[in-house]
Amino acid sequence: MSEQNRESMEFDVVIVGAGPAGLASAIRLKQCALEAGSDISVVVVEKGSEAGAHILSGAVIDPSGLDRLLPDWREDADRPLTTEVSDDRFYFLGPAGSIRLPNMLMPPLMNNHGNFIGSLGTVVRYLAARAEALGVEIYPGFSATEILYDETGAVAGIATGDMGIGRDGEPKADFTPGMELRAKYTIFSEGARGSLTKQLLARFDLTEGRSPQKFGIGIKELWQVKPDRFRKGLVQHSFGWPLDIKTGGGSFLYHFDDHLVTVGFVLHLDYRNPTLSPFDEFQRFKTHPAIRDTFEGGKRLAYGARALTEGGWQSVPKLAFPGGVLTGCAAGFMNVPRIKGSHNAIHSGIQAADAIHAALIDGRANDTVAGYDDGWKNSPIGRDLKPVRNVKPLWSRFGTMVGVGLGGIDMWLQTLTGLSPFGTLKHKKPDYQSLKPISEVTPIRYPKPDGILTFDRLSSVFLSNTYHEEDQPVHLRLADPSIPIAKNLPLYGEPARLFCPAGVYEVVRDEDGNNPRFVINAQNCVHCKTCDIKDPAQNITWVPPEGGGGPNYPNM
Ligand SMILES: Cc1cc2nc3c(=O)[nH]c(=O)nc-3n(C[C@H](O)[C@H](O)[C@H](O)COP(=O)(O)OP(=O)(O)OC[C@H]3O[C@@H](n4cnc5c(N)ncnc54)[C@H](O)[C@@H]3O)c2cc1C
Ligand code: SF4
Repeated sequence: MSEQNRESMEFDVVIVGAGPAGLASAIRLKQCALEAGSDISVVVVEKGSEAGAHILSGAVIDPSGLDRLLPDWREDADRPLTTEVSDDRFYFLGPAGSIRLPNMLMPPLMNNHGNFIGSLGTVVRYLAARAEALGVEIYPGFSATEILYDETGAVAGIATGDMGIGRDGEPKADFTPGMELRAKYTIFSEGARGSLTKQLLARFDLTEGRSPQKFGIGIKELWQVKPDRFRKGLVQHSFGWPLDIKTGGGSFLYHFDDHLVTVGFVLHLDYRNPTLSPFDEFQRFKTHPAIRDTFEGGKRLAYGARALTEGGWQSVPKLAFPGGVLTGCAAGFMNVPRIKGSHNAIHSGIQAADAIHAALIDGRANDTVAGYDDGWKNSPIGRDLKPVRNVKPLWSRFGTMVGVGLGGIDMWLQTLTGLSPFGTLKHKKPDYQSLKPISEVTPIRYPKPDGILTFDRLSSVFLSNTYHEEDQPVHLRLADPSIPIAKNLPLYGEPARLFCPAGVYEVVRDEDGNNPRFVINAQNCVHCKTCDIKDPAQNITWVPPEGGGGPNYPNM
């Protein structure tokens, strides 16, 4: 469709993504306008079918962001978080046993008391309702697919994707063109590995002088467990088995609300063995003797996966550029050892909104809001991320046993003295460069799922309620369609088959085992973004499919 045929609308601020970061900005802008007696038009576009549909997190939530944004939330009858952490445990798992680390060994910043266990999807739905009550317009079911630039090269808004294009690229009978949402300022709050954010990082060279961003994949299930297995308020983390000591990652298990248990596994995407499958490591983790009892007689309710940023302090890009800013996990504000980012997402949403409101009051538009960019290091976000900045590099350099120990000592030293003997360690290389050729590794074999405690990918994706209109262009774009079979298969065994947690990628062959072909089952995609990050040839680009497609998580 030609750009001239698109409808265009003007706003003061357009926000891409109704996650905690985007909604915090929307709420804060309206609060600022109310205080100043002005009016600001704010619109949020969200690719999920509703706010919260694509949100997947742990979640143990540090309430500092919510307290700052909505000081009254704890008194609200509809408050989205009700289970306070009452017991906080950390384990090292071996193949047959476990060792509990004494809480007194843990640096104070790792303490979870005062935090809440819940669903970030539920928090986001609550924030969306509060935003709408303040007059924010939220457009769910609309993917932002294109960045609009003005004649000076500044960001001038976004365009939503066309609807009703067939797989062959031709308009169908129900074709509806996308819309241009033009703005004085555009806030990009797409979460980890945002598709438009990726373009902005390159166009404005926002990562210059920073360490490469690091990522993990988090895979999660929600279970309802038997009353005698339920310990409301229990938070349990582990590292070690089933991963070897050179592969980074760990588990989380949270008991909350009405006999609900969240169980999940985060695997650092700098793993080396191309035969590793994050999905199967997670399934295997649940069979550990210290873990499996929790789920006996229970029912698995939901499944999903999402990438998270792990680069932290030294990977945060430049946040502001002409006409726009990055917030939340699009900016990489995740605290990896705490496995928490939602509080910083809200803090950054607030700080971006304050800077943009000041610019609007000054009558400015489409310029660089510098206050936000300079401010984060001396804000709650910087104070949260700085003391943990060496944990991930130490883990990557020294492996689980030594790296986790050194990371703990470093966090203690920084708590007590504010200094680190390591200074600020850099991340060495992007995650897609870490795979070894398949000829140099011992292939990992995984047990078959039992369908009771452990499952296969397809029955799992079913529980994510994922739906995509099938007759649309494939949203996993291959720059060179020959690479999966010609290069990735002989060199790595085509690792996309294994790192995708939704069974999107397959290598199929004729009955005699010859003629391998790469198949993309795009309709299964849960929008985790792992393929865009980990493909060793950087040949796969995730682009937003038709708005409203993807998972429909009720409370993840
Ligand atoms: C497995 C896992 C466990 C975690 N555990 C915790 C925890 O216990 N505690 C904690 O605090 N944090 C945790 N986190 C991190 C936390 O979830 C993130 O820090 C937080 O979600 C970041 O918020 P955000 O608003 O930046 O991005 P997101 O929450 O990712 O939200 C982004 C939103 O933007 C939408 N979007 C993206 N691109 C587009 C587009 N182009 N057009 C339209 N819409 C778009 C998405 O659909 C989504 O709704 C965890 C993360 C994972 C993956
Ligand atoms: S296709 Fe890519 S983004 Fe979609 S679920 Fe698989 S790895 Fe995640």
